[in-house]
Amino acid sequence: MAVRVLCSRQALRLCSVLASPSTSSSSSSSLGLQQSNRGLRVGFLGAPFNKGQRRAGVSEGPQAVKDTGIITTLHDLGVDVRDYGDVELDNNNNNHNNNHSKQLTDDVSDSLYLGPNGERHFQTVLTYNQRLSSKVGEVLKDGRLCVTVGGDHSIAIGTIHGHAHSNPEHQVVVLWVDAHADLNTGTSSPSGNMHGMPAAFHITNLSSRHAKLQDGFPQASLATTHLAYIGLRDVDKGERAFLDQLGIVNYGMREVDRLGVREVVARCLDHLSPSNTRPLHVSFDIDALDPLEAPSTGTPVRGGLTMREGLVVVEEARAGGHMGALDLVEVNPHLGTPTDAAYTAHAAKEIIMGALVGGDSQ
Ligand SMILES: NC(=[NH2+])NCCC[C@H](N)C(=O)O
Ligand SMILES: [Mn+2]
Ligand SMILES: [Mn+2]
Repeated sequence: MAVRVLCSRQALRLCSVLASPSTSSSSSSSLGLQQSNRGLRVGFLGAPFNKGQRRAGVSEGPQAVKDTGIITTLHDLGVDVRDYGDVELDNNNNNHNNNHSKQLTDDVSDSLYLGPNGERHFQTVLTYNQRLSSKVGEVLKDGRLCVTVGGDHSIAIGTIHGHAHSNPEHQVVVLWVDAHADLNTGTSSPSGNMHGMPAAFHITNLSSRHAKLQDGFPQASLATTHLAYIGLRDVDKGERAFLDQLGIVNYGMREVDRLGVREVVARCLDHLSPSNTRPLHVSFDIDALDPLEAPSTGTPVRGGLTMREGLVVVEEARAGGHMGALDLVEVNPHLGTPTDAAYTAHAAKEIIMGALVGGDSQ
């Protein structure tokens, strides 16, 4: 059984941030990698959105991750990568109201519209995600694997919707890597924060419990067998009831300890796509990693995945050969020290690199 080694990483962290170059240049040893990555086409999308939770700074996540030099690194490895820029918050959408909602003054001094079941920034979150969904569809239509960097996890309402609905002839399946299940409805949520709800919007059996936009967005696309979790360790009561009642496959940290992460991913992938033909969406919340690996995030929970375990998850998901989209969310560079922020952004870079080019990239 794997022994969890997470001690004295503080010192290592500083060294590794200082030592890692912000861009990598081609060297002769990378020529083989350039060959093997040729043909991989990637679209990079920023989703600087923070209305799914209450802590300022998570909208700086996409820039912090880009500042690691990830796009240059991918390019140098032979990946055909295109930067599609950010999907910005459209301020006009902030001022919409609906009949059910109650206007309050928000803690960040913009308007807060509660959804019918107390969902904070209900209208803003859903209208933003509707635009994000179309943008994800555009990237996929260009024949590129869509990498969306958040932003808070409510952006998975749009990314999964965009992926699922641009692939109507194939069933998209979702691997959710997170300390949290993000499976609340407005009614079950203890916080009203919509970053704790995105998965529930996509499950057909739960979607009737969710309020929608007037045009029906977001339309759910996943049966309960089309979603699986790795890394859970902070699950709300209502979420646990949904997981149990609906039989959604979920591997918490206890199972990772008991079975080993490799076995856990293999089981998830086999469950989601038994004949390995379905397009895979990986939604990776950086808080799946232990806070020692990724301290700058809004809802850290101790006892998480090591970097190596996180990499095994995405490397194995990549090895299946059908990953169509990846989300990397909840990097908040305003939290912790500047060193914490840089360390967390580099953790995000490594996870994205692992998902795109596997283990031989560094
Ligand atoms: N994407 C996240 N970090 N989600 C944290 C969710 C926390 C809690 N379960 C809630 O519903 O508020
Ligand atoms: Mn989380
Ligand atoms: Mn999450």
